[in-house]
Amino acid sequence: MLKVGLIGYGAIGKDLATYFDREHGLNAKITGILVRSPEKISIPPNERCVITNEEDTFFSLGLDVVVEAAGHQSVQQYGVMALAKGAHLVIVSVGALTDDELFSSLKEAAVASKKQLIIPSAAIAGLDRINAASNHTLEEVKLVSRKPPRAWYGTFVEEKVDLKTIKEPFCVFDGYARESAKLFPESVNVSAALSLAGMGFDQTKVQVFVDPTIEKNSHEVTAKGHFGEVSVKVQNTPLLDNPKSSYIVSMSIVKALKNLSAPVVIGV
Ligand SMILES: NC(=O)C1=CN([C@@H]2O[C@H](COP(=O)(O)OP(=O)(O)OC[C@H]3O[C@@H](n4cnc5c(N)ncnc54)[C@H](OP(=O)(O)O)[C@@H]3O)[C@@H](O)[C@H]2O)C=CC1
Ligand SMILES: O=C([O-])CC(=O)C(=O)O
Repeated sequence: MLKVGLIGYGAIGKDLATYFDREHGLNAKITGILVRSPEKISIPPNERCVITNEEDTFFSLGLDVVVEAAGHQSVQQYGVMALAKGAHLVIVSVGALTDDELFSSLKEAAVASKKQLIIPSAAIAGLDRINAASNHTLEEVKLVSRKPPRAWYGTFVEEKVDLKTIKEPFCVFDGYARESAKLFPESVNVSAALSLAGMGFDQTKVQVFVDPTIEKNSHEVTAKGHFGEVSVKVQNTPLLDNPKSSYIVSMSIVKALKNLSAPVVIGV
């Protein structure tokens, strides 16, 4: 059975924990959780789970896999350590990898420990195809992300538009992924994942909209190249606990965890 350590136990972490039962066929248990404020966790995922804010305690648990769902800073703080301690590292705060130095350190740590840095599709679709297509020439990869106004509270977008009265879709960003992933650390990690799959942070085009006409978080990917063309749009149901994030993220992490030990792996 895989010993899984979670960094972060917010909207995604708690949703992910609901998949660790027999019914979902995940041969794994949550052995430890690392957060800044353990006292905020009133209901642990299981009675033996260690909940701590001390990295030494967390990384002494003999973890097979560390799953990060805590934000860019936590990838900086703990990413290399997780790999160096001999665990696979699954991250969703992918925008942290726009820091080239950090990304290099993570790759070096993965090579040294013979473990993997795993980036699930999470809230986006089409990464399998675009990543396969990157084995030959890609001409263009583009993302258009849209979220309803309630997803933008607590971000710099509040200074750009009145989220209470907005009536029409409003473009808050038009540029390339390196900047979008940094500008929206909690909301547009998908642009970083798409970049890594395809043309990189500096050539992946991104537009971001506040859209009062939608209820779901939408991400539309288009790409063309030697392989042909692809166009895929997802409409993610937002998590009740955090409308910036979506239910599909934890389902995608579950898939990544199952792939680690599955005899058959589909759609990578
Ligand atoms: N790739 C993708 O498609 C997606 C990626 N994401 C990423 O996932 C992250 C988490 O999302 P979500 O669960 O909704 O966020 P929440 O804000 O609901 O939860 C964040 C959790 O992380 C903990 N945390 C924050 N900072 C640290 C830290 N430095 N060290 C340890 N724990 C920390 C918090 O607890 P405490 O305050 O006690 O530390 C909390 O438990 C987002 O910030 C975003 O980067 C989200 C959606 C999609
Ligand atoms: O959940 C989503 O729709 C996407 C998201 O927050 C992110 O990319 O960080």
